[in-house]
Amino acid sequence: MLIADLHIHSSYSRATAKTLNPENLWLAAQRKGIGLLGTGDFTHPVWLQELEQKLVETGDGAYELNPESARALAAEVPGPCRAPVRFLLSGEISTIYKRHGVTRKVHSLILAPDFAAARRINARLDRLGNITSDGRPILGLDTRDLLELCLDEAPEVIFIPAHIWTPWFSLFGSKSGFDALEECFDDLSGHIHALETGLSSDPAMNWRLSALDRYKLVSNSDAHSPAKLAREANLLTCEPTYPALAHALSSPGGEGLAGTLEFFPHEGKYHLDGHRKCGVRLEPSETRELGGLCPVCGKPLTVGVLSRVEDLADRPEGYLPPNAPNFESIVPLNEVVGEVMQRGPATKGVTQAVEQLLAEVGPELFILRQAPLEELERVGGPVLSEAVRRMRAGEVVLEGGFDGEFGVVKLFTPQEREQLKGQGSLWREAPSTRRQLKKKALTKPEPAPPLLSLAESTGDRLNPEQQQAVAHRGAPLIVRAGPGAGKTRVLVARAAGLVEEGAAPGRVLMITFTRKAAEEMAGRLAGEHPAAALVKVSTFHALGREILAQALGRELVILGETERAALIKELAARFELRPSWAELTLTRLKQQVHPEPEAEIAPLWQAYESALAERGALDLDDLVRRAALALEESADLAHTWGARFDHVLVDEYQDSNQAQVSLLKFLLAGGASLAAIGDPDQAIYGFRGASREGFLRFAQDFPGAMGIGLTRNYRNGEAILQAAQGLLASDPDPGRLSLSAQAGPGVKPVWAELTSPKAEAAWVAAKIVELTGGLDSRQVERGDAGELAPRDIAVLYRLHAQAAPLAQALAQAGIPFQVAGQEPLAETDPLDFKAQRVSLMSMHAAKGLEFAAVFVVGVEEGLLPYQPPNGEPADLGEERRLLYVAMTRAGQSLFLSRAKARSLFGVGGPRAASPLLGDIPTGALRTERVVSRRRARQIDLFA
Ligand SMILES: Nc1ncnc2c1ncn2[C@@H]1O[C@H](COP(=O)(O)OP(=O)(O)OP(=O)(O)O)[C@@H](O)[C@H]1O
Repeated sequence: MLIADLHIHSSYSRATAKTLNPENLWLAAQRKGIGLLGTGDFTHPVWLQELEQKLVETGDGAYELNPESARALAAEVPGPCRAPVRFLLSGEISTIYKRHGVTRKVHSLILAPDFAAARRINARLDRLGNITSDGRPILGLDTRDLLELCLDEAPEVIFIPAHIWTPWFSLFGSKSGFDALEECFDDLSGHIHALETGLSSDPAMNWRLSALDRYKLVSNSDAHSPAKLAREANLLTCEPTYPALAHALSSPGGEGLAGTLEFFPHEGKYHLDGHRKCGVRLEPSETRELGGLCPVCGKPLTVGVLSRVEDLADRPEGYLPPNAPNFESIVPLNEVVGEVMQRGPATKGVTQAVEQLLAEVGPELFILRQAPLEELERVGGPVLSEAVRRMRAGEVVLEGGFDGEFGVVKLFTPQEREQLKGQGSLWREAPSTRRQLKKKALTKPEPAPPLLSLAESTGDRLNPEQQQAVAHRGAPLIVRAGPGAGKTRVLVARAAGLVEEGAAPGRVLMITFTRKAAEEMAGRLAGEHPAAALVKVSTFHALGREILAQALGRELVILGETERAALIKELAARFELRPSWAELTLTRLKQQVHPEPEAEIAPLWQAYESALAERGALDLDDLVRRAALALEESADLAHTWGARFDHVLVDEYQDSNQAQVSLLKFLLAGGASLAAIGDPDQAIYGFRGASREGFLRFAQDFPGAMGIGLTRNYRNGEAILQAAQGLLASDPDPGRLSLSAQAGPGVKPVWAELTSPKAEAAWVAAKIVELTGGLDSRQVERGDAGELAPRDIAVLYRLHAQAAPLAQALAQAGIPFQVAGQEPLAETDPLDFKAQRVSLMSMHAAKGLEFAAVFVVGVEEGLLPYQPPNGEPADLGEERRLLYVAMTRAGQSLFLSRAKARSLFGVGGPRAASPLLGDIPTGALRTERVVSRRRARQIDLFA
């Protein structure tokens, strides 16, 4: 019989022993009696490299320690334990993502057929996330997509949902799991053959679900130190090779996998239900009676494995399937000996006694399972042999674990311990002091008031003003809408409504501000009405390009951004002008159809335009204005485009500039209807020639216009909206709408001051971990209550230069994230667009987006408003609006922060808070006092 432990970790995983290297694993495996051991952590590139150096292939997907090392270490293995050890490449991946509106955290155990396959899988994973900061990486990928990736790279991959019942990080867990395997793996469910039952459940519990009948149940240690290896394991009758294991785990007949070695499930940390902080431990029936709420604090209980199994089970307790594989419940040897000796399992006396047993009897699992009792009595005395007998017979006293607290398994009752005292050779006095668990009175607490769910309040309805904007026909329409007022919803409904009324979808034009917004809008339209999918969605740029290409009768050559910058730099040097100023001024000029360069820039303008003409090229800023020029110059062209559409809809109208408005007028010349929507308080593209005055001039540009205001905000909690509105108060506008928050009072935005950008980044990372409710079991056991997925969170900054320390801190914390607007280092992965990560982006890029939680960092003098190193300070009004945009991206939680000192563009030193902060009413923010880590440690020491 071959004992296999397939799920372990290396020293490259968090919170694991430093001693987890191949040599020590080889030694520990023999002491335990393991013949086939997963390496753990193959996704970690450095660990994989170490494995490649130290292991040699045995030719069948299995590896062994290189013979020289094995020879050198052989003497360290107790004689009767010496036996061959094979390794298979294994790893565990944590995926955290939103599915069906719920944040899922699922761990998967993956076995790769060989090093080449492991490297291929790693190369893909490396493009999608961070695999270097943790041996068990956390990825913002759907578990189904992770499986697809593995199958792509290694069709023979063994993919096993890990410890399927743990509440937080598993397929069926009570906190974030699914009710059926198919909900998680969809079309790929057929590739799952085995499930890992985890410490808190044993096969008997799993047999109660007929849905699991077709899966092989495996058990592994998930060890974080060599001593914990094989605390659970598999009994194999097959050869120690990869293909043999793959067959054993997938063959319907059951050959190859004879059974498993198990913890008494009560000993697992999540067997029963309860609240560790409140000292409450409950059986499933008690939890049900309490409605799932803690009788002490009234908050939801941590529902453990037994409850969850009962919820999903369709068979009674004790059900035995035909041909049920065997399983044996064991207690680790040091715990058995510890109880016999009445000492802690890690004490010196116990360790020595265990050593003696290994040296005289054999490996641990042999001692526990098979060694003749007389032999154990000879070496360890009668109490030891009686202890082992009882364990084998299942005659144990159990106290179930709950809410992260290990349970207790005892082999003797307290009275017996008294009687036995002094009888055995390994018997010592020193009664253990197990913590007594209180079971609090079962009084029913007041139920918590139901939370307002956004989904409930939403529906598919439009409010009366929205309806009006959708239904209006005739005169040009301008809709002024506050943040979160449903602009997208209105535009989509309007376009769909027009199509339903009979408008030809191809003759309806929707203009969005960015390409990304266009893609999103197109998707929403398709969802609204099948024919609405044919509505033309475009940006002004793309439209300009199309018109120009038609005018010129050829495809356009567009100067790339880098080439453009280089050209301007060269010319700026020639005319002794500052390149950044020249770039901006050229851009600004090109937002008009007929620019009039001032004397200072005129020579450079001329030179730049000739250089473009020489290359037969245009720059991006040319697209709209040149299109408008072409339409001015050709009556035919103007006629064609004037008759091209019947209805035009424009989003983000506050950011359109003069050239775009001219273009728009040409498109309407044939009598098309116009509906524009926007928010002048969110005008943030002044540097591109847009102005909120442009918005307010709509009625002059399009005579006879009709205006509608949308004042109900569905995104921000009232506290967030108030703080944001307060910010605008110092920039009065008689036309400003007063907004009302529909999402309820919400919580106040947080304000925090940190010593440095690094400290600020660390604070952000720690908060993100809290918001997600913890990314590993230590964090969830600390009690972080958040339920957000990474994709619900954004970190916004004024300058891309601020991204580096944030990226570093998030990477270190193992948080999946992406930096928007950054060139990807590696080529992008096909799954890239599906990956779900925390977004790091500029405040400008966040326009139009929404997130449950938003961090606005660097709210400092010099950054907001931005003061370029040697240039003009940015416009105060516009910077205020930018902060307003950033703050109103947040639905539930908003965090504003700054560093007290920061070095930017080589200039360091202390910095004050942003003057804009003074515009936010006092009391609208909740200041968080952040204790530095060193100081926190000091406090800890004295606590
Ligand atoms: N009538 C409505 N009832 C309920 N929810 C709504 C309604 N209209 C819009 N919403 C929701 O409000 C949120 C904000 O909508 P949307 O993103 O379209 O706002 P917006 O006006 O474009 O905001 P911003 O200008 O800040 O980008 C979305 O989650 C949307 O689904």
